[in-house]
Amino acid sequence: MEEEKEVEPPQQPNHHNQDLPQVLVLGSPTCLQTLKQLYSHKFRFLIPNTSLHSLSAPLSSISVVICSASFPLTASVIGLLPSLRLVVTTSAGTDHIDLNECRCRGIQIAGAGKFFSDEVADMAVGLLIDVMRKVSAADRFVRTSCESATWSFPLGYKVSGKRIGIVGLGSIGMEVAKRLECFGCNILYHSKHKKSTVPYPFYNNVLDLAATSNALVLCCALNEETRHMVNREVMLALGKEGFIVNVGRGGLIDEKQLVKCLMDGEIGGAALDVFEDEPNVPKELLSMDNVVLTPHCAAFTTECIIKLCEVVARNIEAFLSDMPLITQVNIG
Ligand SMILES: O=CC(=O)O
Repeated sequence: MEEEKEVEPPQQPNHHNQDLPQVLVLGSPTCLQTLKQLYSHKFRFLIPNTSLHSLSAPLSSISVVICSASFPLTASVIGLLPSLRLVVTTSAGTDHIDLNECRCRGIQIAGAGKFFSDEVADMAVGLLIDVMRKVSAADRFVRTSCESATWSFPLGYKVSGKRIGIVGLGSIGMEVAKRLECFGCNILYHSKHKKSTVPYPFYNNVLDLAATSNALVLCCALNEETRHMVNREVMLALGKEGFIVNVGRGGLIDEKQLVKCLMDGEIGGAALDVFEDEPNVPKELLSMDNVVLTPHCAAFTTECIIKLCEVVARNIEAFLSDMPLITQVNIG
């Protein structure tokens, strides 16, 4: 993941850190360094070293938590925090949070909302081009064969004009569609509901979508309905010259079956930013040239980090002054 740039700290009033509202930080949000630089004059960030019990403040005093997508905010963690009232996740996805427990406890959740949609869509298109045109594989080839007498590199597949099945036509999926329309691609989609406002053909299941698409781009949230929605049958329907791009969550794909299909040449290739058991990646994938792997970094760019910190801080400030959150996640 990209190193964060040094940010000039703002002029800080001379607060006693102990007097500031406490904010517990769980996981290691990509924006943490910047958050501390920009907002340590407003909040007292509590960052556990190893266990939650290593904190300098009692757990019972904590009402606000910031967490990253990689931190499982389970019912048992939530149970350690009896005063918890607000969770701010630095991700758009909320599958790492026990939403039911939050609902029962009346804990509000704020997320990154649509904030990353451009970034993730850019990355999805980049990954699609990479896996179909073998960009990363070609890069590796040149680095190892630049002194060969001749170059002979296998052909990739054309992206322009292809039929692209988008799974999840929310704000990220729409941005992917917009970009790929400019490539002359035919956009098809599967979503929880058909959208009356879009011109693209709707498929009410992923299997039919896969059967008619050259590539699937997974942009949807992970939940009990979408877990393993891309199973072996879907991969076989996509076929030997079909590709999968996943910028959603690893659990959307049955990863074991994906490895098997790739090993048996049942699908053309896959470009994955997310995995079922991050940061573990099935080792079989590491040596495959028709697979592109990135470390769950699609959402983050140099440009978005400061803005993301602003969103986090504004949500906490809104909560502390009893105002509506600015990017509230509706959990019913
Ligand atoms: O994965 C990142 C996010 O959910 O924003």
